Amino acid sequence: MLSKIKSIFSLSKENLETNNKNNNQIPVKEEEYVPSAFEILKFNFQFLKIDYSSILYRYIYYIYDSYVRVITPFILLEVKNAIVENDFEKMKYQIVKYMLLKFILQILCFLDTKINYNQNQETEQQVQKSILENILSKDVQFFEDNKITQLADTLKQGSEYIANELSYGNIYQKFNLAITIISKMYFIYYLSPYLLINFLVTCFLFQIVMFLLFLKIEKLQEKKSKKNDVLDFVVDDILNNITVIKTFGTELKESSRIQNMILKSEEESKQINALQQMSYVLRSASFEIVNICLILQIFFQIGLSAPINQVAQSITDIFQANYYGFQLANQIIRIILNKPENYYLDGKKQAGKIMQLFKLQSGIPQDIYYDKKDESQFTGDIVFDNVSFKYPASKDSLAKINQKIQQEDKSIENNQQDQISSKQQDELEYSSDQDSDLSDQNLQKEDTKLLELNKQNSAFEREYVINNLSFKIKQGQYVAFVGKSGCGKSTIIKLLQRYYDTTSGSILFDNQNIRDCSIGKLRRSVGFVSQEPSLFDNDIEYNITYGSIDSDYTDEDIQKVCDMSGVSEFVFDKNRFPKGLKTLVGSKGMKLSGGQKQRIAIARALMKKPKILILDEATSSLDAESEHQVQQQIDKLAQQGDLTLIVVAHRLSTIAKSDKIFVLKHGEIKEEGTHAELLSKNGIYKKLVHYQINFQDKLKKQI
Ligand SMILES: Nc1ncnc2c1ncn2[C@@H]1O[C@H](COP(=O)(O)OP(=O)(O)OP(=O)(O)O)[C@@H](O)[C@H]1O
Repeated sequence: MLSKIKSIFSLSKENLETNNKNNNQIPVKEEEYVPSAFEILKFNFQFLKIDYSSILYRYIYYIYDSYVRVITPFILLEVKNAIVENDFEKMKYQIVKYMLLKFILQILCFLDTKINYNQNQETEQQVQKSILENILSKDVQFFEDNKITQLADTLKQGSEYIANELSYGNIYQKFNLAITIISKMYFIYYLSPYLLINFLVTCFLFQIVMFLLFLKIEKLQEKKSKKNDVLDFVVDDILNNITVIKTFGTELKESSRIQNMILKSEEESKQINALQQMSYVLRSASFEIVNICLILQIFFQIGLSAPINQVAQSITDIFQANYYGFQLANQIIRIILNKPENYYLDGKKQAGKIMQLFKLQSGIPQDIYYDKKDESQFTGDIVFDNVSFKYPASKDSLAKINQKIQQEDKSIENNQQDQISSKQQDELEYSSDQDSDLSDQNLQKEDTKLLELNKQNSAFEREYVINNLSFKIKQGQYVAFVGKSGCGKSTIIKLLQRYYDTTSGSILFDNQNIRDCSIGKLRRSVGFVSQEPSLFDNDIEYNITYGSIDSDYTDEDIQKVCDMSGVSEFVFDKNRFPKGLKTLVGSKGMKLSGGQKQRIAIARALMKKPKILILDEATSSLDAESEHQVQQQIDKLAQQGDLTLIVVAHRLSTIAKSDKIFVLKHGEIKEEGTHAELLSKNGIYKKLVHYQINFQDKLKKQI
């Protein structure tokens, strides 16, 4: 347990490395993590930056403030006594003393606010950096399981939450609360021990009632937050598919879907609201309840049979004697009961999310702290040794969970309707107490069902996508993978870059198992262009030079890769791109055509000067002429001999010049050889080539 907690509290480079080394297994998303208050406290404190001079200042301020708080009621009592005794000098002395104490306190308080603000800012930045590094250190599987928008929320809200929790002001508020309560209780005791007992009993009873209410609210909040997560997911999905929605004219359908989901989560909101109202009423009634308790205490003291004028006199006496203490008691009750459930729930929810993020270890060690001095790369000798792979069991999508929640809701509604009609039949048999028991049981049943549902959905097994695959690629070779859609080509590329680990078998780079190598070296060695390249919302130059460490490039380097990738063709056209390389590409490169994006992505990969270049249908969005030009450049690169070129292509004309072609089917290599060798085999490859030739012939005839 201790080591578990320790691992949560550290994200230094060393810890990250050791954690990762010991933890090569696939990450499985855990159930919602509910940390204890102690864990939260310890977790938060790892971000606390210690600055001894400000701590010293603060302690002086806190001690002084506490002293003023303790002494104030006594000074005021002295003032009151001085007024009663008509001692003007004594009163003047006490008032001056009081004002002086308060004046010094105000100056200290001003300085304290300033220090607190600076410290808060610093902590927030540090926490943000830490959370971001933690998120970035996760592997690909993590990002498939988690929505980016939710991670962004955690980053923002989490850092604010921790910074706020750690602010000295906040720590002091709690410290201050304790001092205030203790000093006021002492003062009440000083006035009347009976009053203190009365106060403690009332407080205790209040706490029990509020705690029960609070537990109920917490349960409902959790349910509501699950539904809200699903809602976020669906809204996100809808916005990402806005063009599809416009095309199919399904705006109203989607809007009513969201409306229904909002209505569903409103049910919990209503119940929460009602309970919160109840706790609010109880809280405001606290004053009256203390009042009643006090009167009861008076009756106890003087006896119930006492004449009414004696009772009235006693009430007046006790009220007069206890008035100050009585007010203090009420103040304390208000402080203690000041919406603890809100503080507790929000805090716990936030802390749980962030701690879970830190707790979830990366399945594959992600070396985000590249050693900038080490620029070594693999040479490009690659071996797949009997590799089999299935995608890791992952959390089912929230959309699926949502569907099941809806089914569950329907069956619960039906159950409730059944119960209502059966209730109507024998109305008088149930008392109101039994009714609430019943609805409690329903809620519990519903929760258990939801839990079971989540467990069922927590993981589902997948099929093997790659089966006992073995092949060798030599340094400087130009190889291609072909095969029908879904046969596993892109999966091989993902395994090569170690986005996932093999389920069995091994992948060797320069005779070293990639599991034993630095992921930094591996990623440094590989340049990759995917089918749908994504660009940063910045200018073209930024995107092309993205992978170059520390701006270590010249204008000639950029010009060279632009020429090779075909970027020069459009980017230096002053009419269409007056700002040239400084043209902004827009979010996800939306201001560019698919072909332009692909060419920029090729330039970006080449700029990195990798030893291994992987093109996964990298020219698929280019027109025939541009594809031919880029292909010529790729062929030239391949001929240079020091670059290992791995290409996935559907258009077989693009790979005719490759040294070796692997033909895949259901994750297995069915044929391998050069274009000419494969054609002579009369197998799958020849069929594929024929399909494409026939298709092109037909096109030509139509023209
Ligand atoms: N992230 C993933 N999680 C689960 N299954 C996946 C994932 N990515 C791909 N698959 C599955 O793995 C199989 C192989 O997919 P892969 O993308 O490797 O095929 P491909 O040959 O590259 O297809 P295409 O030519 O259409 O790009 C498919 O059945 C696909 O559904």
